[in-house]
Amino acid sequence: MAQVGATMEVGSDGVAVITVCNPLVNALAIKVIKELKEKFAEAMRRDDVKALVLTGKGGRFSGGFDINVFQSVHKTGDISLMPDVSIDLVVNTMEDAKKPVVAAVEGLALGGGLELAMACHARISAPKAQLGLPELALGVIPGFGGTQRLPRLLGLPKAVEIMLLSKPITSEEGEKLGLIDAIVPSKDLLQVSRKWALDIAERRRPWIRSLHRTDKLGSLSEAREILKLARQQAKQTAPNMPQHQACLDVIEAGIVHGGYHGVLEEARVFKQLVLSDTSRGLVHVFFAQRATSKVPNVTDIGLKPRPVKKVAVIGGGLMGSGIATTLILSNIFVVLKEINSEYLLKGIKFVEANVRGLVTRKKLSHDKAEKALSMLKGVLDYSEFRDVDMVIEAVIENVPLKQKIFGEIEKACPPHCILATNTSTIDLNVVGEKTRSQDRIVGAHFFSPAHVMPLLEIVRTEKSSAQAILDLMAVGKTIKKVPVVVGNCTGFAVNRTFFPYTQGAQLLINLGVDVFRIDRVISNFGLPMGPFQLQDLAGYGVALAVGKEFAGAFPDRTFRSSVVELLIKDGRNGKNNGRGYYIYEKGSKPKPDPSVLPIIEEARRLTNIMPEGKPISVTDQEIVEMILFPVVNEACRVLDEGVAVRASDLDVASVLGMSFPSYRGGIVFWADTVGPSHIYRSLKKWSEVNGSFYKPSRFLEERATKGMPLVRTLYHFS
Ligand SMILES: C[C@H](O)CC(=O)SCCNC(=O)CCNC(=O)[C@H](O)C(C)(C)COP(=O)(O)OP(=O)(O)OC[C@H]1O[C@@H](n2cnc3c(N)ncnc32)[C@H](O)[C@@H]1OP(=O)(O)O
Repeated sequence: MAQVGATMEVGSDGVAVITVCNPLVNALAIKVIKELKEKFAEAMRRDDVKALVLTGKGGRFSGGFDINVFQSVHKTGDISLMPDVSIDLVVNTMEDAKKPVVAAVEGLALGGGLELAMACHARISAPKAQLGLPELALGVIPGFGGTQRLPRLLGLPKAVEIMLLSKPITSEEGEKLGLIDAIVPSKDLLQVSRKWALDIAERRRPWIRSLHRTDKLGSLSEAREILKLARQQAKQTAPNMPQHQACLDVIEAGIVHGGYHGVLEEARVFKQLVLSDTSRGLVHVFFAQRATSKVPNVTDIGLKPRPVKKVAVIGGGLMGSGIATTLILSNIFVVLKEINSEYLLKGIKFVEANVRGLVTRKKLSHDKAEKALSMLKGVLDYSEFRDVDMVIEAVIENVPLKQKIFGEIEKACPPHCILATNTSTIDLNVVGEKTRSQDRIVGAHFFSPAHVMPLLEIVRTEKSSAQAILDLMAVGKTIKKVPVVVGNCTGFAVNRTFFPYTQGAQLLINLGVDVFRIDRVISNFGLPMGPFQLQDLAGYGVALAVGKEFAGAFPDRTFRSSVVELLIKDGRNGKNNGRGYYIYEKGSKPKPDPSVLPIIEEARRLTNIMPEGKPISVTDQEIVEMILFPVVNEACRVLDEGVAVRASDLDVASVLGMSFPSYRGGIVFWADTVGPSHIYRSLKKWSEVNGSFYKPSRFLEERATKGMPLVRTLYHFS
């Protein structure tokens, strides 16, 4: 185990090189910070030290303050666990030191890491280092002076953008903007930095304290205008989170009253935000996401992923073409198979449109787009399948069709080839029933649009081999998805957990609640759109097919409503044909369609569940609860049956697959915030009036009655 802390070496040139050591990313743990203070104090005392260089071990400067400390604060509520860094170490010991300090940056300098670098008197970087202040993504603001020094080093507009979007820049951009003084090859980094530090000590280069600079701040009125605009944007993009507005307020305080005042104000606000629910939720998601890469009996048994270079995708519809897009963008050769040339051409056009769309949105260069498209080949038969490493079937949700395809690919592909299905609902044992390849049949469930949504739900059956799962996890990482491994059942973890989401919303409209109010309330809660707009987007064909699977698997808790059939009868197919609950016109936002209301009235007449024929009266909070508590209830069943490895996997899956607000920590974490016993009592009350759709699960009842949380449970596949 490598040593965690800080080391110092003094060279014969009189330069002390202080190195942060904490694998894997040199996080600034409490011990590291303590040792940094000691080393700096020693270097300042020693007569043989003329100048200092600060760097990180193993090619990475620092990934920032140790996020584990936030978690300890969240668990204990003890804010005194946060060390005093921004004044004691950063201002007094480093920036105001009597000897110059140069940061030698490599790999990454994020959060507190970049903040230490900005307190140095110059920054030299290796090429392609990532520089950023991503603290807002953890529900806090930069806390080691970053809100003050970044605007002073590279101007307000860019600094605000970097902080508000939590998006890093490269060292090359940093050099252009003035954050980095020079870029040098990695091998020369230390040598150039030492020389630079001595040059400052001997006054051959300027000795610059970032906090004292004002030249890039512009006038007060200009600054206020930029901050006003940023506040308006943050209101739109981060409506339920406090840290964005707080960050802008702290920046302004420093501009109005001076950098040192800004640092003090930053420290005060930072401490408040660490304790916020938003920070608790986001920090939970950070660690939960990293935990997904540890899968019992897969990643801990000494297996190595096999290379996957060529993949066949069957079906060029919306999902198949999205999957093909995401693979070719990561340099994986794809054969896209369709049943006739008309469909094949359509599929290829979809892929081209996906790739060119990224170029238009400036997310991909023209050259990279052409390179990606050259990795795609359309086919109409299985001859190209003889040397593929993986097949991903993405045809319509039709059991006999999938069974036929798996029978065929079992024969057409080499024995090592992984046979994956993108089904969102159908039991994998049913899909592979007619084959003898159960050990290599897995689920690769992408979320639409597959080239955009970050989640890859990997489904394993009792027979899937650990090697096949590991290979698919590796492919998931290569294509920049977050793979979450789950067990096999109807709907798997994500769609199964969320099937009561649409159903709960349908039940509410049948009880007389306004459809557009439901969507508004759910959007205000933090989902990007409400359940009805989501249904418009997914299309009603999917809703019916998936609804049928769930009704078959879980008849006791399926709410049957004829709304979707009535919408189809009325010629509506959601966004696909521009008419659903909303009207869709090119270039404008979806508009609620009042002409859908008589259709809903008709459905209400048919279900006839309004008490005494009158609409129920509910608050906005009750709407949220009546839709999301059944989701929590199903999540409990998923956990109880061991479909998810750990509760926090469901949190990650809900955030990345269903866009559940990350600042609420994911569905299970949120449920624990609300309280399992409140959820249990509410479901019990509603089930007495409205039937078994709301019936609390055994797991929830047990947790609620024992006063236990739902999260923090590690499960193993049976
Ligand atoms: C006061 C200050 O202003 C406050 C702060 O500095 S808050 C921290 C700001 N920094 C960040 O938000 C960066 C967070 N980290 C990341 O984004 C990514 O880990 C990274 C880009 C640095 C590296 O990504 P990648 O190479 O894919 O590795 P990744 O798997 O994410 O991380 C490797 C390990 O380091 C850990 N780690 C990464 N950053 C960490 C941090 N700042 N603190 C503690 N642990 C950290 C991860 O949890 C993971 O641990 P594990 O192996 O036990 O699961």
